[in-house]
Amino acid sequence: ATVSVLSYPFSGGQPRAGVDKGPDHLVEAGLLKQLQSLGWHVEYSEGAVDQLLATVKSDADIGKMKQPRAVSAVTKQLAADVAAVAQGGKLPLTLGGDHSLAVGTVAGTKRKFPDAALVWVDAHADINTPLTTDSGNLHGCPVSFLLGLEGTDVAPFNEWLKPCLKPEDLVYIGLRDIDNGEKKILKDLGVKVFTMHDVDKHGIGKVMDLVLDHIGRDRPIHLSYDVDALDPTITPSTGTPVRGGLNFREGHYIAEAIAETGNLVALDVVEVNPSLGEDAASVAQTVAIGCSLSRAALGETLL
Ligand SMILES: N/C(=N\O)NCCC[NH3+]
Ligand SMILES: [Mn+2]
Ligand SMILES: [Mn+2]
Ligand SMILES: [Mn+2]
Repeated sequence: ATVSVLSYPFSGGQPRAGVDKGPDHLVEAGLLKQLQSLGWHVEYSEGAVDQLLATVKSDADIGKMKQPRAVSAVTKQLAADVAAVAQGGKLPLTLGGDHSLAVGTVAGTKRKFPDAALVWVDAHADINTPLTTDSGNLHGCPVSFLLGLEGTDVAPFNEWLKPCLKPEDLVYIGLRDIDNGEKKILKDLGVKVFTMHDVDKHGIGKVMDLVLDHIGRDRPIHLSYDVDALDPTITPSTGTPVRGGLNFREGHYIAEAIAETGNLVALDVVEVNPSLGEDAASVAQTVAIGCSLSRAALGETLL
């Protein structure tokens, strides 16, 4: 089986420099060889992010949205890349870069697997709309665009992006920093959410049983993994750290449980920012976990 690693060094969904360096650090840490050691045939490509950004002459805010044209251009291309990989019977592993990339990865997956479930592992819901966002940072909005919520039918996104996700397709794990507007959206849509409270209450084993009960055990799964889902003591080098996150094993158990289904069709590993973190050890630790989470999702087992 082939995994096609798509490096997307993109930071336009948020303001902190460095997250675009995430992919190179993951690759330099040996990710490709590690996946080969698991038995995967590994393809690697680099998204032409610089060239795509060069086509964006100016990028004034649209409403509150920041860098909308950059995010749209990059995610449009990423959607095509992911769809092409999936159509080829391969598994796309998209390395970020910030989480706005998921507009592209999930749209791409849905072109091949319209019934795919989306498992969103994150401290954040990333379901703000252009109307509810405070910051205008689009890495806080990808899920609303995929759902086609009010305010997301805007240029330039509406020139290429079609709503492709249904609320019942979506399940969250690890949430602990949800904006008020997002809480209302989640409630109104009845989205299935396992917050850190639920992880504490049930334990991660039971949570994953409940996740798979919800989405079903015989449908394609797109796993979108924001490394800030883990506690900042575990993955410090990330742009929006939030205390009280998943521990090392909980984070990996999620990936292992999804790998075990045999239904994984796409994986995103995002928000590794090597420019953040108090020292080199913090960066190396965060990058190493980006690699180990990838391996776990792609079938690495402890025994
Ligand atoms: N890491 C982030 N999303 O996953 N930051 C943006 C969301 C803040 N409400
Ligand atoms: Mn995120
Ligand atoms: Mn996050
Ligand atoms: Mn917040």
